[in-house]
Amino acid sequence: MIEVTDLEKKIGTVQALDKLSFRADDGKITGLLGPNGAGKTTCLRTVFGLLQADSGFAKIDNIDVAAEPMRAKQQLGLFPDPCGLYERLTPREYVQFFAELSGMEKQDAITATNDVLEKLQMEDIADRKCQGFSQGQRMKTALAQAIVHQPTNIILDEPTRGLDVMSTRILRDLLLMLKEQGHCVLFSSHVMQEVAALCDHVVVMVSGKVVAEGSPQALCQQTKKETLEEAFIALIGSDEGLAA
Ligand SMILES: Nc1ncnc2c1ncn2[C@@H]1O[C@H](COP(=O)(O)OP(=O)(O)OP(=O)(O)O)[C@@H](O)[C@H]1O
Repeated sequence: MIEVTDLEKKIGTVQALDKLSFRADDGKITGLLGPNGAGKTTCLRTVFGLLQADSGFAKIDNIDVAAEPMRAKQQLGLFPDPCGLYERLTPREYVQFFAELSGMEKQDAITATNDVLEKLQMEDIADRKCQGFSQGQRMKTALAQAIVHQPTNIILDEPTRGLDVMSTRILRDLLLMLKEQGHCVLFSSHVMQEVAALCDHVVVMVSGKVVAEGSPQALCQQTKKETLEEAFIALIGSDEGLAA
């Protein structure tokens, strides 16, 4: 479970997070929606401990990220940019390297790597070099890296940006699989269809604050709109930030 409470973060003169509070539960996919500059990336970076909040707190499975960063991070996987894989390594080598970096003993890292490659059905590409991988294969490798240390919680910042239809579908299926396995999945997106199709809970933020939250259906009901896109526009007062 990921919980942020009254998070405040000022960057330069911008109040990027302004008493931001919400919760993302286990076994659910939670979507962070908001126009450009709403504070989504700042929020996710703070949850991952890459940024320090001015006040308020972020908790991962009830562990305060600021007070116990190492312990909190063990419960958290961050989906990296799939373009940044080490081309000369195979997925098995790459994932095992990150497993050992996370503090696992070599034998445990080998076992965890085997498990995650099996879980993501990657046996066919596990021992090929990443160089030349398709976008979908890169994504699977990136996700394997993010979850090899078996975190309960996974965060992804606009994971489908720049992906083609097939890769988007692969990622969608992977996120649904993680949800079925009881993980807490929190991701930011501008793609309404994706959020409507995937998310159990949607947090709409503007100027660093939550303006509404609930299931896609509840947000449609609240705004008396047919689609999440229309509901989003009604909630933020413009169509800024929607993916074309
Ligand atoms: N390093 C920085 N320097 C200056 N301003 C920053 C920096 N990082 C974030 N900000 C500002 O903080 C606010 C929140 O930015 P953030 O990137 O979190 O928004 P976002 O919701 O992820 O936006 P987008 O959807 O455009 O990616 C914006 O006004 C942004 O300009």
